[in-house]
Amino acid sequence: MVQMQAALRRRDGEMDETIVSIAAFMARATFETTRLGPDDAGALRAHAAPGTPVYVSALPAKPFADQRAVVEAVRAAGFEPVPHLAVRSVASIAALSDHLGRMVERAGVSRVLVIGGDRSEAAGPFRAAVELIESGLLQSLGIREVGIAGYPDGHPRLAPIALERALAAKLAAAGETGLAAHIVTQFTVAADPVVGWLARLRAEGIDHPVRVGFAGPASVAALLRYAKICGVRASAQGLARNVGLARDMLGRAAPDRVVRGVAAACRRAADGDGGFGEVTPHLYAFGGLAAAVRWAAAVAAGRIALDGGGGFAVMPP
Ligand SMILES: NC(=O)C1=CN([C@@H]2O[C@H](COP(=O)(O)OP(=O)(O)OC[C@H]3O[C@@H](n4cnc5c(N)ncnc54)[C@H](O)[C@@H]3O)[C@@H](O)[C@H]2O)C=CC1
Ligand SMILES: Nc1nc(=O)c2c([nH]1)NC[C@@H]1CN(c3ccc(C(=O)N[C@@H](CCC(=O)O)C(=O)O)cc3)CN21
Repeated sequence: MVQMQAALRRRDGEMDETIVSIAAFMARATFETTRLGPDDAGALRAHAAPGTPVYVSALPAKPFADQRAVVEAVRAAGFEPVPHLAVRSVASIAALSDHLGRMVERAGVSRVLVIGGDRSEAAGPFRAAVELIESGLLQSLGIREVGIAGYPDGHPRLAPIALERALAAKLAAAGETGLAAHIVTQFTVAADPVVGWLARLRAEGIDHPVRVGFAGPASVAALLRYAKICGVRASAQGLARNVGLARDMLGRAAPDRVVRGVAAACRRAADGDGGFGEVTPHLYAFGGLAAAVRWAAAVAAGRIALDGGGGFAVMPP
């Protein structure tokens, strides 16, 4: 970090504080993917620090074994796999113990993201994430930390008060059963709601680390499709505005505006009263993990040009 700041200072004559703070923010990025192809593993090895957490999502239609294969590949590439456990998809305690036990044993998994998941009904014993956290099963299998979901933009089927209660209940259950906990947010396309949500969270005394979800570079069409799948409010127009589509003739959209907005707010908060504590970026790799990793690495190296629309463009190497 210090070295990078010095390099930026030399390059520009004077240090651009905004670029340095965006770069410092992105340097701590974590990632999420559904798969790990050779290009993805290569990009991670070339650009990400060894041990960087790579979350592996759990889609309702996919067998557990598919997720295990990706989890093992992430570990084999030298990174920390953090599997999603969608509790509504769990058919039985035995099935979950088998699945998770193998990931602990073969891939050294010690952290998981526990979520309800997208099934409208539970397939087995768990209806909500808190039920698995308080069951003690995770701890007995060797898990020491859980991630739980946060929703800065709200949720299509859950009222804000229900989300707030669920978050508090999960953090309390983790604390009471000896699990460390962090929050991973659903991806968003605008900074203001995230910043407001962070401020409220901290004001309530919730000081757990927060990984703020951003949709990694992808085509606008793909982003709209994923926003729909994930229940994220995003119109084509809103996306174009927020990701600066006007600048990108290839129709690719990067989360530069929302990243810049959140990084700036974290910095303002740190300069003011107390700050937001640990807040780091989490990139959902909808356009492929390799592209997300390369984009994050360029940003973390300060290889960006700020634009007048509140975002930035990554410069060619
Ligand atoms: N943020 C993320 O990264 C991911 C989010 N999801 C979303 O997670 C939602 C719920 O998961 P959590 O936030 O962990 O909630 P949770 O498991 O902590 O549950 C909170 C409350 O919502 C209810 N609930 C849980 N899943 C539901 C569903 N699919 N439909 C209707 N009610 C549900 C629970 O019964 C409980 O009352 C799912 O609806 C899905 O959209 C799924 C995968 C990843
Ligand atoms: N409601 C919700 N459900 C989720 O599963 C979810 C979120 N939100 N928010 C953040 C991430 C993003 N997630 C997703 C959702 C869908 C695909 C998906 O459908 N991907 C591929 C298929 C991948 C494969 O088969 O390997 C696709 O073709 O669309 C990926 C990640 C998982 N997470």
